[in-house]
Amino acid sequence: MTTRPLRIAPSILSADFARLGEQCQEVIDAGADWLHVDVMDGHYVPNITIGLPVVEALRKALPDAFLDVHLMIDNPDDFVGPFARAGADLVCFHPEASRHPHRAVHTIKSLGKKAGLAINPATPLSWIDHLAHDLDMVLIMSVNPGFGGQAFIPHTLEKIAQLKARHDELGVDLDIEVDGGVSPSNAAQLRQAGANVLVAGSAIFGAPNYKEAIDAIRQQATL
Ligand SMILES: O=C(CO)[C@H](O)[C@H](O)COP(=O)(O)O
Ligand SMILES: [Fe+2]
Repeated sequence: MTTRPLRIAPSILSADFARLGEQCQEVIDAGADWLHVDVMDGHYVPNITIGLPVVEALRKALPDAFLDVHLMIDNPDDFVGPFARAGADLVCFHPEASRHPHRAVHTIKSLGKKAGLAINPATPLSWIDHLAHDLDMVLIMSVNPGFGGQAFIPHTLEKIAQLKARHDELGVDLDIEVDGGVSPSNAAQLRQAGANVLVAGSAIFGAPNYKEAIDAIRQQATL
């Protein structure tokens, strides 16, 4: 259980890329709190999506939107700075893909942006311990990264609860984001376990009415 504010973050990976700006505006108008931007390089994950020019374009088109940039790339150390400068509000990377996670986190913070670490289903939570005091957010992947529309992996629910307990032990109060297979059917359990930022791609962009989809997740996750 968390007292941090609930944020619904549509993953634009499931948007129509041919009209990305409009789609972002549509989910913001429908009540989205953040926009979740999935950057994939074809190396760290077996898929290629979008990069710096798209983040720059979204920043220009949507000056008030909160851009939550999820880097699924090898060698994030070389790219956290460029993505922060391109207009990300939060830059999140996978620590096992980084040579120097501490340095990368501090690069993000030195540019005035929020920093997050992303933890895959098989990655131990201990990766977080020595950086917890420097972070703003931890992302728990509830699918293996690489694609939208995958099934939620049930054991990740317990991992969220373990992460929340660890944060309490360490005396930190961070956003906990969950990403992958999130829908109205698991939103209540996720919030109960300790997540407060819910990413949803297919459950929002695949729905006929974005406002109804966002409202349904919000309603389930409101404790
Ligand atoms: O990081 C991701 C995949 O690696 C996406 O953010 C995630 O899959 C969202 O899509 P969906 O809600 O459809 O599962
Ligand atoms: Fe993501």
